[in-house]
Formats: sequence, structure tokens, C-alpha cells
Amino acid sequence: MDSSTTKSLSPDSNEPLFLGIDVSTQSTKASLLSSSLELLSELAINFDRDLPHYKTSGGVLTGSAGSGEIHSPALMAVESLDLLAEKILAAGWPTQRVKAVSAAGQQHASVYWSRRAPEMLRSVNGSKRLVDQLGSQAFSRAVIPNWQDSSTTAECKAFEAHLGGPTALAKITGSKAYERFTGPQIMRWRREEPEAYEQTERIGLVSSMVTTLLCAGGDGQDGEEIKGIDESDACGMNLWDLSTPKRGWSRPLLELVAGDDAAAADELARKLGAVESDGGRIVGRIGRWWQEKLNFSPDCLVCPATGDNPATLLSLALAPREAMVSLGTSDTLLIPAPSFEPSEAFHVFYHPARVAGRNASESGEGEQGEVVETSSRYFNMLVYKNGSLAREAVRDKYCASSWQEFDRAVRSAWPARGSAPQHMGFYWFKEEIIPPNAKGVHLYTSSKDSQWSSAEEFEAPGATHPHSIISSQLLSFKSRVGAILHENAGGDNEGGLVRIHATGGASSNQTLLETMADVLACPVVRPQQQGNACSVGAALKARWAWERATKPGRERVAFDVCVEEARKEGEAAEQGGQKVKLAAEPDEARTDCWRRFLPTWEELERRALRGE
Ligand SMILES: Nc1ncnc2c1ncn2[C@@H]1O[C@H](COP(=O)(O)OP(=O)(O)O)[C@@H](O)[C@H]1O
Ligand SMILES: O=C(CO)[C@@H](O)[C@H](O)COP(=O)(O)O
Repeated sequence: MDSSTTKSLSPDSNEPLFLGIDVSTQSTKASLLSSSLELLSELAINFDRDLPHYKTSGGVLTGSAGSGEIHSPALMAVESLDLLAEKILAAGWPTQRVKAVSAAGQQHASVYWSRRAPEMLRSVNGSKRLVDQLGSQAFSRAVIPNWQDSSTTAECKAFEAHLGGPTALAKITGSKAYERFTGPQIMRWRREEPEAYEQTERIGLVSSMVTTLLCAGGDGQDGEEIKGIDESDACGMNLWDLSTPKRGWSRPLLELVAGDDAAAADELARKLGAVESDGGRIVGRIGRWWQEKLNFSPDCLVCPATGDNPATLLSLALAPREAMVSLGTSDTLLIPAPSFEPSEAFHVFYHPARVAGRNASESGEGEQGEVVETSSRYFNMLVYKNGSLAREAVRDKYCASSWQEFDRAVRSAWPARGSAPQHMGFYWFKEEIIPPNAKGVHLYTSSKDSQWSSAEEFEAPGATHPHSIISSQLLSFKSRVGAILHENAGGDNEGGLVRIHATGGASSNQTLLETMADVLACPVVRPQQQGNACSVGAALKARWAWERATKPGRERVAFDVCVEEARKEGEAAEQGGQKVKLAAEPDEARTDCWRRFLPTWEELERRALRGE
């Protein structure tokens, strides 16, 4: 740590600080920012390594063979905050200077609070760990279904049939039915465990669970111990109707999930609670647990947590035709979108930092009307399940668990000018999201006359699989991104992306980023200020919420404006605003190879799906 950072972390300074927490698939992370948005320090808890008693692998547990169930223990997320608190204390973070906190959570994953939870949450104090005070009694379901779960195929069919097909469902909820989405997950669980469902006080997402835990121990606000779901994150549930300015839980879908009964649908709406449409609203103050345990000030503000991908999107301002690629456990591609253009091919979410009108009459736009917009009202997203863990599986099997060896193999297989790859594969170790329900590993080799045949194994596996997996993953992005750009560019499908911002754990891999630049035919940049984009995005949201709550005249300042001005105020912006550094530029010859190869790859993918 350099001396300026040490000074910034001094408990004697008056400079406000902002905290972002990210509870993702494999880890819980925290980022501490200065008021000019300089990243001062980060901490992380890895679930497999630091909480081994939950026996997770990659942060999850798998249900019985063939069930498609993937979940994680609810208490593991709680205990990860206990460990994080210990690390914050040990690192000496000056928590009393933290003015606002926000968080992010893996998307779609639902949390089921018991009837006793509100009372338990109200009474927690700093004398014991959160996990010991809440325990399993706080939850009516011991596990949180994970976004990698694929157990709800039947429910997804029911969702689509109920509204007239996948396109009709996407037009209402922003996505066709997905097995990991919360609505189908709740429906399955209600059918399988009706009594536990009945005993459920509230259903939240991981994000709203963290907001709730941040306020644990009484936060002096509105007596609501269990905090509401954030609207951007609600778009990942297949239940939220974002097709009209009025917005709300879709009544026909509530009825379907709750059991085709009006009273049951009302009860489900009550369990889901009110949704936070203003990402910067103050929903409470930090709770007694945090004050007593970590010396947070009772004035420290809390605004709604959002999904990990929406939070990642907040970490950088994207220009038109720029995308963000988040290489966490999942691989995701996010592109801001000015208008609602739903499609079966990707997801549409509300932007996570909009300023909402207080009521319908004020904004004239309906109950949830907005008065101040961010530069883009929505964002579109592609998500792949076989991302980092699939690359890791190939690395472990063929490259002696070494990224260096993996990278060497990739580089040595890059196509030379005028050539085409000779090996290609599809590595759907887990049932994939894109293309839907794709399964298994499918390998193909090309003969001298460019005929592609399926293969049981490559001749030199260690030299070929690493390149095959990452080029195939990136070609899938390339093949699908056109649909999004076309939709958002008002029919202009000429150029592709102009720049990609890479974030997430695997974005530290330079070889991967160089291959990305070649395949996607545009430069790839990384934030100059390295850190976990997701918890940084959450901390930026906290900074914005604080500014709106405490600075007269700034009540409705837009997120982008607030962030840009804060950066300009500080030394961090000496060279002007948000800084990125170039990680990779496309190599003309290789880019040309990939452009010519794309139709072949698309045909191979169709063959793999047919099992040919
Ligand atoms: N050098 C590297 N090359 C490729 N992947 C990497 C490298 N370092 C870390 N990763 C990947 O980053 C992943 C974790 O990313 P992270 O953003 O922390 O995930 P999450 O937020 O979902 O818990 C790991 O699964 C690992 O495979
Ligand atoms: O399912 C999705 C998004 O739709 C995943 O992206 C999860 O949100 C988990 O994210 P990471 O832990 O991989 O960042």
C-alpha cells in the first residue's frame, strides 16, 4: 500500500468513504472507495477455501444426480459477512468514516425468510456472529437455488404457455423463461414443499438479503426488517412486468406460480414485497450489528443492493456500441440500451441507477414513474454458464492446473494469416443457457479439404483444447452480439462493437483478452483502477445515494453525472474522469481468419446441438 493510500485510510481524516459488498457465486468481496472514487482497499472471502464446513465446490452444492439442482447454503452467505467483518477489523478499515454502503448479489437466486426472521433480524447485536444469532431458524428454506440450477424445465414451459409463448413472455418480463430465473424456481419449490412455502414470511434475492443484513439490528427506518428487491434485479425473475411505464408484478404469472388462485397470488405478491425502483433511495441506516461490531456510525446510509451484473455495469460508463464483458464464474456480456427491445435471444433489464418519482402524479408516468434518467434506461445481457469453471476444468485436465501452460497452448494455436482453426469444441459441462439446454462436450477436427468431422478426442489434447474452448466461447459472443446491436441501432447492423471493457476474475488473463480482441474485432480495455468491478459498482451507487440524500439541490442528480463530477474532484481524475488502459488490440490477420470462420463455427454449433 503506498503512503497516499495509507493516509486515505487514516481514522483521523474527515474524508467520507463508501463501501460496496458483492456476494457472488464463489466469493464475498468488499471495496472501499474515497469520496473522489479512488479504490482504497479490497477484501475477499472465498467460500470453498474460507468456509470449508459448507463443503461447496465453486461456491455451490449439487442436488441428486439428474435433478439439475444446484444451490448454496443460505447460512454460508450470512457467515461470509461475519468473516468479512473480521477481515475488515484486522485490516483496520476506518469504518466510522463510511457514509454509505450498498451491495450486489448473484442474480436470480432466491432467499426464503421464515416467519420468525423479522423479529430475529430486529434483535441482533454486535456481541455475537450474525450466523449464530440468525441460524437456520431465520430461513424457511435452508438453501439458495443458484443461477446454475437447471431443475425447472417443466415450470419454464408452463410460464411460456401461460402467456402465449417465449416471445410473449419476453415482451412482458424482458426474457423468455429461464430455468435459473426466480419465478420458475419459486413455482417448483412451492409445489415440492408446500408447507415450507406456506411458512415463508418473505421471498427475496441475494441482493435484497444483503441489504436486509446491512440493516440488521434495527436501522431506525420504517420498521421493515426485510428490505425490498431492487427493480433492476427484479427483471431477472420472469415475474416483473416491465412492458408498461406502470410496471409491477405480473398478475397472471403470480397466479401461475402461486397456484391459480387469486388469494394465493395476493399472498405471493405480499411475500415478494414492494420493489425498489429508485436505486439510490435510502432504505435504512446501517444496523446495530455493524455499529457494535465494526464501529460504523449510526448515520451511515444504506441504499438498495442490486444484482452482480447490474452493479458491474455501474462500475464504468459505456459509450454507444461499447460492451462490458464480465468474466466471473459466468461469462456475461452487457450492453446499455436506450429502449425496451425484448428478444428471445437475450435479456433486457432496467438500468440499476434510475431516479424514481415519488408518486404517479409527480411524474405523470404511473405509479413507478421516473423523472431523471441515466444515459440508457435498460441494458441487454448474454449469460453463459460454462465460463470460468469450464476453462478451469480444461486447464486442470490438460495443462497441469497451470494458467501459464494454458495460455502458452492458446497462443501457439492462434490462426496464422489466411488459415483457419483445425480444432473446435463445445464445452457444455453444465447444461448451457446459450444455446438453451445444450449439453456435453462436442469436438470437431478439420481435414485438409476443410471438411469437419466429429472427434472423440483431439490428437494433441494439451495443445488444442485451451485454444478450442476460449475461441469457441468468444465466437458465441460474436455470433450473438449482432442481434443486440441490430436491435439497439435502429436497424443499422453494419459495424460490430467498437470497444469492450473486460472485468471479473478471468479478465486478469492477458491471453484471453488478446484472443477476445481478435475474435470480436475491437480493442479490449480494463479499468486502470483494478479491483472487483461488481463491489466497486455497488460502492459507486452508495456514493450517489449519499450525495442525493445529503446535498441540497442534488436530490435527483443522475448517477452518471454524480460519478463523473466526483471523479473530477479528486486526484484520481488528474487525467480526466474514468480511466481505462488498453489491454489488447485486434490483430488484423487473425481477426480476418475469425471473420471468415464464423459461419463454419455456427454450423458446427448446430451440429453439436443435434449431436452429430
Ligand atoms: N489468470 C486467470 N486466467 C483465467 N481465469 C482466471 C484467472 N484468474 C482467475 N480466473 C477465474 O476467475 C474466476 C473467479 O472470478 P470472480 O469474478 O471472482 O467470480 P465470482 O464473482 O463469480 O465469484 C475463477 O473461477 C477463475 O477461473
Ligand atoms: O445468471 C447470471 C446472470 O443472469 C450470473 O451472471 C449470476 O449473476 C452470477 O454471476 P457471477 O457470480 O458469475 O458474476
